[in-house]
Amino acid sequence: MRALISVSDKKELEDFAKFLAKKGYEIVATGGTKKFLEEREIKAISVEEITGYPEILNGRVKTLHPAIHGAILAEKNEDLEKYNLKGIDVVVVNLYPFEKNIGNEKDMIENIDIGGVALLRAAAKNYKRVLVISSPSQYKEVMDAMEKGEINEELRRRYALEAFALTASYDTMIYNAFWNKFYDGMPEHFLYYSKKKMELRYGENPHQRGALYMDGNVEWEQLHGKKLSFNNLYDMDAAWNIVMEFERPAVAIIKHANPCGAALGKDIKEAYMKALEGDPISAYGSIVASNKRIDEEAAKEMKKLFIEVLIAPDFTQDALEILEKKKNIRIIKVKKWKKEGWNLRRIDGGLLVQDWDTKRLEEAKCVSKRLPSEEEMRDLIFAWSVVRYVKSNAIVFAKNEALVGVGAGQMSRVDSVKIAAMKAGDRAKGAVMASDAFFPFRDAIDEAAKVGITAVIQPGGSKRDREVIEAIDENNMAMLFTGFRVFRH
Ligand SMILES: NC(=O)c1ncn([C@@H]2O[C@H](COP(=O)(O)O)[C@@H](O)[C@H]2O)c1NC=O
Repeated sequence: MRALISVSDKKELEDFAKFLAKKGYEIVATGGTKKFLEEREIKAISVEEITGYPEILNGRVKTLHPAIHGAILAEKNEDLEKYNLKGIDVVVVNLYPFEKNIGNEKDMIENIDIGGVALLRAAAKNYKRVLVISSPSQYKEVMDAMEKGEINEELRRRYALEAFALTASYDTMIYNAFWNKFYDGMPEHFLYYSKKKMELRYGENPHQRGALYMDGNVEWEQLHGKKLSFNNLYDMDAAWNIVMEFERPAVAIIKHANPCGAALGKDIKEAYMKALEGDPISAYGSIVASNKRIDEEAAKEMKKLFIEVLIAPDFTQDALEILEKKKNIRIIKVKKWKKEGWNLRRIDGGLLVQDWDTKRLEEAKCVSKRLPSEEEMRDLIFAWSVVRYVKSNAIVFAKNEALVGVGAGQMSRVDSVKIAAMKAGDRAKGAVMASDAFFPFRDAIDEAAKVGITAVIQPGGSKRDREVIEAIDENNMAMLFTGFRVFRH
């Protein structure tokens, strides 16, 4: 029995190679791997001893030889005999660390693995006979299976698929790195790699299958509670994105991907109480996010509400003890959250690909006769930071850095204003209003004035801006134009 080992990442190799040797495998290794093994007193023969040809071009060609690939790809003993080859039964390969060398063109080129990819693909193709091991994380399972004599076709096939997934992700990384280095526009080919994090009980509805795939930019850990659902995960994303808008303690409460509450406070307890007041009825069964560690005081309040998911960067031990008494709450601790790559939306037959919307308000133009007061200004900025997370047509009313009314996902903007007004009730008096896009008519302003809104923030840019500004001035309101819209469909 022969095992070919050619690895860049030599993590955990010593024990594994010793195990293979003990099991009677004759080890064949490429230069660096052979040296590593011999330093640890593990016998290995060089590739050159089989091919009769040295490694050349600084390692660009090591294993690319018919005597190696024939020994992997031959299906039957007769074929091996015909070409006087000794079959290779196990192939252990991991690739040049391209990901650690992105930046300098020369390093990038040198770190494109050719021979390793060919070995992986050859061994994976011939999985009926050959076992391909493409990651140190597989060593343990293989050793256990070998001990039990269970290296069967199912395991070889599963490992072959892992090898194909690795080569596919490797080429995806290479393409994207070179594209980003040399070109500015949208990539000609859209290549994306992600790995299944978990199967979900079902998708958006119980008759749809579902799973979560992740690409490495975000990491979190579930500390408590039932399995997350498809809709939980979607809402969790919206909730976390809102609180990440703020430096100061912030809490967002989400239902069906829209905030029904969001607020800033001197601490998380205060932010939570203010957010909850936004729409206490809708908050039942919500997804709650906090941008700061959740402490005992906040946890005591949160415990009173039925929360589906609570997501935060951390929790004190006391807070966890309080919250974990509730069986149904899912508690998520965020470890890493990077917005990289592209924002994707699936449509039939393709993908809509766009930048993440990272544009933030740097300056706004006052277009009304009256300037906003200091409090109005503070609330306008708060409202603008939140309205981008409400489905279009989006209107939010805010007071004292808290949402008091939201109109989401309506086909007409004035209807969104009416819904926000209905939700806010008396609290609309003295509140401000944010709109995710311009007002096509003055009707929305007239509606807002009627319920006591005193200031407005919106992109501007409508053909009828003049009429809209007239409505503002007639009602002694203040209005800021941001100059850009923040649609969310
Ligand atoms: N060119 C080749 O024939 C070739 N064969 C195997 N490799 C790679 O060489 C690495 C191991 O090299 P070494 O044993 O010399 O440290 C592995 O990551 C393997 O994927 C090769 N190098 C890259 O293309």
